[in-house]
Amino acid sequence: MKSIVLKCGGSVLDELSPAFFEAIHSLKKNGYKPVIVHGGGPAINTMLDLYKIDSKFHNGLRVTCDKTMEVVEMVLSGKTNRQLVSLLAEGGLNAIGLNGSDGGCLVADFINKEDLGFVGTVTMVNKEIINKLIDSDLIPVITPIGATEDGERLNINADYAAAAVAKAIDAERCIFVTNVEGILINGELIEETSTTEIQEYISDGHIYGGMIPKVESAISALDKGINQVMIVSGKKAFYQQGGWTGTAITNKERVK
Ligand SMILES: Nc1ncnc2c1ncn2[C@@H]1O[C@H](COP(=O)(O)OP(=O)(O)O)[C@@H](O)[C@H]1O
Ligand SMILES: CC(=O)N[C@@H](CCC(=O)OP(=O)(O)O)C(=O)O
Repeated sequence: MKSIVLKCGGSVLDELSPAFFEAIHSLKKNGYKPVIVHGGGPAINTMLDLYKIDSKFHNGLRVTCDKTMEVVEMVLSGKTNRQLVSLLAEGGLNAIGLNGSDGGCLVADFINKEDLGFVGTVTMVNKEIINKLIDSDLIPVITPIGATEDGERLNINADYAAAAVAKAIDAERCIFVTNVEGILINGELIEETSTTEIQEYISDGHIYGGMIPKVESAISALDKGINQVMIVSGKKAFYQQGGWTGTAITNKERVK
């Protein structure tokens, strides 16, 4: 079975173009079974502002106290997941919301409780649930909240969650859909780059902020044998007539 994981970033949820939904239809026509993992960082920030709770980040991860966790769950499960499932339905795609903390979908463990609070890393994925849904021609839309073995719920960065899901279901591709066309260096789209080059771009500051968890997740997906990892825009036609637009990340050294 050819499965494909699409991580849909919070940065682009409000701006998804018709081409995004067309791309998913084309992927299905070409035999791919899509699985979506969504983010929602900007919507969480807005709600935290309303509740007058500070947004704090540490190495790109949200420092999550108990109050912040309540807001994270409310926004991710109650708003962004619902929004994306509805948009997919309007686009003629049969999607089903799946909370990562339900049914052992995303089993997680604390990364560093002292520094980050309720933030987790995925230790196990219930691939049976995901595979059953895609076998029934449904598109699972997974919220990046995990649960520990003791049932404590943890906030997971959506890029890392997507890479973990892709590895667990042995996806052929893992595509990070965001609000830029791909990796831009001095304003220009890089169509292909290698893991080594990416380390250089991070060191010299060309890749920063929210792009860092994305490229780190991309590298970890490649290391675990995912064939193709890309960063693409949800505002443009990233997949048309079998061709892709965006940045492909490979393990191969590029001949410059
Ligand atoms: N080299 C780069 N090329 C493109 N975008 C970059 C780069 N470095 C940092 N970014 C930033 O990363 C953002 C995407 O990450 P993020 O805002 O976390 O999106 P998402 O919510 O989709 O995960 C871009 O909008 C841009 O501001
Ligand atoms: C631990 C951590 O940082 N979790 C993220 C989860 C949402 C997310 O990753 O959303 P984007 O993909 O839109 O950035 C957060 O709280 O913002």
